Amino acid sequence: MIPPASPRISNTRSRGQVETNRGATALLLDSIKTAIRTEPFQDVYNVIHGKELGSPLSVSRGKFAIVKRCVEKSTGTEYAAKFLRKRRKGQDCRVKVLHEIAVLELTNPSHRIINLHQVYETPTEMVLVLEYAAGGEIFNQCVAEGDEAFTQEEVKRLMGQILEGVAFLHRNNIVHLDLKVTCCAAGGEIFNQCVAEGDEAFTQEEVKRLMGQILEGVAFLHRNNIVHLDLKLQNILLTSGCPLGDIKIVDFGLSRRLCQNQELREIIGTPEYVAPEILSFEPISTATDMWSIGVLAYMMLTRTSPFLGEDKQETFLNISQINIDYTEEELQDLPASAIHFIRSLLIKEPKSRATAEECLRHHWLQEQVQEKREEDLTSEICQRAHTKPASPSSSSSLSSCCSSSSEEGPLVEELIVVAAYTLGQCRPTMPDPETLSLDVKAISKRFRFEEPFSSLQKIIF
Ligand SMILES: Nc1ncnc2c1ncn2[C@@H]1O[C@H](COP(=O)(O)OP(=O)(O)OP(=O)(O)O)[C@@H](O)[C@H]1O
Repeated sequence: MIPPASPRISNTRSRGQVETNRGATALLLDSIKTAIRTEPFQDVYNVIHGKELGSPLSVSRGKFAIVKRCVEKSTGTEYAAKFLRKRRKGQDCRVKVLHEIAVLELTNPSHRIINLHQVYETPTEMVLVLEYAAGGEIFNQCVAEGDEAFTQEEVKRLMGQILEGVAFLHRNNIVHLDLKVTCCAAGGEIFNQCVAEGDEAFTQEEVKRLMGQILEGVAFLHRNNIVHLDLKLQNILLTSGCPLGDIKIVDFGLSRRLCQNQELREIIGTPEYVAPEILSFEPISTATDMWSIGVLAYMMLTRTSPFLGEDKQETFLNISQINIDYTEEELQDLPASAIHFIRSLLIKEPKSRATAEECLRHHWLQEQVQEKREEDLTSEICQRAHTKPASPSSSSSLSSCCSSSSEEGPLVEELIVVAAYTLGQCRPTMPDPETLSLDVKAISKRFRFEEPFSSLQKIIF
């Protein structure tokens, strides 16, 4: 995946050092209607203390914003409070927060975009009180077990208990001979946590439904000349996790307004998702978001990151050279229409990329109804024959939120590999080391999501 260094990239570097940031003119500030309250936030809301909202796998949290769950005292309604620092790196950034508020006001009519409830201000912070998306980030479904994986302390405690049991067997001259995660925990505790990844992965039907909703939100933004510029798994939330809810797009901190007759060039985004024109400091357009939609679709379908390299430099090279291999193993099980959808977005030339509206009409998303009918028919036939439905998507759909530990087949392989990764103690029972290393690589690849970068200096190679 490492292409040779290209002159295009060195051009980017030299051009990038000349700070030509016209972003300020693209901020939306004119018409903030929301009252900015100054009474103490805690008088009106109970902040739920403990872990802040957001994926524990992301390293980017806690810099300028913290998001916490809170409850409005008068109504008992839950909200997400985003606490944003006004001063960042010695600069007054209040205006950036006002921009975020203005965008949220503008997007209020779209039910695919998170709703702004109230705004508070203290001498140091601004607090955006947002509709609470209880299902968390779709990131969690795509990279999975972060939250659910054991801490080292938990591994030690559980391993101690396992050893107590095994020692008891051995004292009684019994060898188990088939110790694996499914056998270790009473009540399936270990099993459930280790396979969380498998169970929580989206089915293709779910990806299609959620992608349709993401596109509705993005189309709304684009119709209003707003580009999000940080579309990523962590910024697509779900109203509920089980049953799988609807999507809400969040985080308009990097969003910009596109002005007619004025070019917007900036170096912003999150490395794995940025479009080639960002790296080459060429004009930003709605097509810049569409590139990120292509990356999102790839990730949601395969749970791997298409351009991720060993470091940022390699990631940027992969992007600028569109270094993507459509013969990759993880793409082989996808329908041709899904690949076509991704291909219509991961195109270097922004003008050639499909728009949000075109994507909404793409045959991959349209197929849904027909496929669903076929699935229903299959399961009806299976039911009539008193057998388990054979359709892979219908069975995985069932497993997506409520599966038990009784499943068999390919899941076991996944389980063993995940266990080997998580616990570092288990040994896989299947003999093929080549398959194993491939899978482990795929999993570790999924963990490496990087922080956003907001200034030019950070991408200088
Ligand atoms: N309305 C919400 N409901 C539930 N969780 C939320 C909500 N808003 C934000 N979060 C959680 O907090 C995280 C951080 O929020 P947001 O992206 O708006 O802040 P940020 O500081 O700009 O983050 P980043 O630096 O990752 O871009 C989100 O990825 C999400 O997990």
